[in-house]
Amino acid sequence: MKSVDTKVREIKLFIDGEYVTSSSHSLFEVKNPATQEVIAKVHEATKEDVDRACKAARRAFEEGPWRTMPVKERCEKIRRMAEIIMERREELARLEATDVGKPYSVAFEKEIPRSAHNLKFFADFIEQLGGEVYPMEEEYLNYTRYEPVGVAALITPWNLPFMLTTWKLGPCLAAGNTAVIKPAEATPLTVSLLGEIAKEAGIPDGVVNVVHGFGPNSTGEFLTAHPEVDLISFTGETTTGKAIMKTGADTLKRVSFELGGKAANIIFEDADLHKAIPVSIQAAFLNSGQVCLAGSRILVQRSIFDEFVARFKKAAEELVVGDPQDPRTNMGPLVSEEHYKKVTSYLEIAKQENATLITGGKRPSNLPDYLKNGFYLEPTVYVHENPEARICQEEIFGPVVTIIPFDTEEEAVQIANNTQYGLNGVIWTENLQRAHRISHQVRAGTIWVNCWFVRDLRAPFGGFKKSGIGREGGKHSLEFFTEAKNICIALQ
Ligand SMILES: NC(=O)c1ccc[n+]([C@@H]2O[C@H](COP(=O)([O-])OP(=O)(O)OC[C@H]3O[C@@H](n4cnc5c(N)ncnc54)[C@H](O)[C@@H]3O)[C@@H](O)[C@H]2O)c1
Ligand SMILES: O=C/C=C/C=C(\O)C(=O)O
Repeated sequence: MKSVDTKVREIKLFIDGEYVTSSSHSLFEVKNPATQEVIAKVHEATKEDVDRACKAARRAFEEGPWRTMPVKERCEKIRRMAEIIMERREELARLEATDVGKPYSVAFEKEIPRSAHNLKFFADFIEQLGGEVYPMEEEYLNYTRYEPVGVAALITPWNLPFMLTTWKLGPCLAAGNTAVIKPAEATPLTVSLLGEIAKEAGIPDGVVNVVHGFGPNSTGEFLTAHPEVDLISFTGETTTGKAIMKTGADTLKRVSFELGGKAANIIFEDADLHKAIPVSIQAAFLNSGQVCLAGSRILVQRSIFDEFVARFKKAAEELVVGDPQDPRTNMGPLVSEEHYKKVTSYLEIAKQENATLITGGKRPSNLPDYLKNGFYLEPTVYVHENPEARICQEEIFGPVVTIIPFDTEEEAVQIANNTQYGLNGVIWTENLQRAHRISHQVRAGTIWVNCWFVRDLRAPFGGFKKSGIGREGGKHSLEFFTEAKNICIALQ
């Protein structure tokens, strides 16, 4: 199936249970990154539209019945959303692949089922949660309730739009909050359907609202400044997190931030390269490297350096770069022209920094005619001795990785920690003690040993340093989305 999707969709805002047009009637275009064809015209939410959405969410929160409904009933509705997502799996996967440029197979096999699971997991989790009772003297009963906070702004990026939005929406709703969602302007297609999916699942009007638009001086900023918004869950760039924190400070909003990364993927000389190489290829090039958890700095012990580089190069060159809709495709284009320019600017920086290009660094030469305008870049691998180089420090967020040699464990840890980021790290070794030792020393929120991107939704997920504030996952998400209330009752 070719990426030629001639249908241009009109995407409206979803406010208080219905699709509405922008009050300014201003529409922006969304393109298929594989072809540059326009696939959608999207209503941009004005300040007035954002105000309507926030007030609808406030009404739905205060007046109920969402907040006060028995938890079982609320969770059944959220589970129904998950079922509808699975019923619409093919359509959602097709839209996500067309919008983001990711392989349809990845969207269909992984991201859409994970999105449904995000909702089901938090519904089940909250339903089974017990409370706390503090034994006091006999004449008192002291216990804790976890109550919803209010109206949440959920602001998400373009790399995994549906998966990351449902990852926030699940705990937000299960805890009894209401939401105003703002997906990334580059990829609003799948997330625009969440309001109607919620409605079909029986969730009351006003509980799930979706507004579209840009960040600064647009929908995103209006939302983060809005006095009715109590909490902001944001995933995106570190610099955007700073801007959101400033805007939200005036009204003292609670924030949870999942931000950028530049993970070290450390390959020790005793690593099993049969496993380490294919997984490191995934970690480098999944979703065209547009993954916050990407293993974009590969640290390799010098004794196996040449062998690793040769084998990694061969595996990178075997990846099929092509049409996202084609089942043989491993890697599609980058998401947009703007992002393509950012990523390819690093090819120039790499040249200036005297990095050694191992493979890639240009558009693939064998793309069919209908993809000639797509934002394609070959899987690109550099070697650099200097971990301070910009390509080793800055988040490129594309199919570009740098391999850096090291001699000792201490040096590996020092290079791994020499970054402003701390989202995750990856370690390859067959030595148990070393695996634990290095895991403890790398300053990052998640460490994967001899694997990558293996997720248990109960586990804390988030970043050290400039990679975030707070944690998502299981009870950690619920801590953010609830207010703990202590009740102390005199029994006589
Ligand atoms: N830590 C994680 O879990 C995680 C997951 C995925 C992506 N990311 C990060 O996201 C980035 C890529 O995504 P992106 O380019 O879409 O991020 P981005 O920060 O540019 O945009 C994310 C969202 O924020 C909105 N936004 C931008 N400026 C805003 C403002 N001033 N006020 C309010 N909203 C604003 C955007 O419109 C978009 O919806 C990378 O840095 C990546 O590492 C992190
Ligand atoms: O690009 C970033 C990927 C984030 C993944 C998650 O938030 C997750 O798996 O829960």
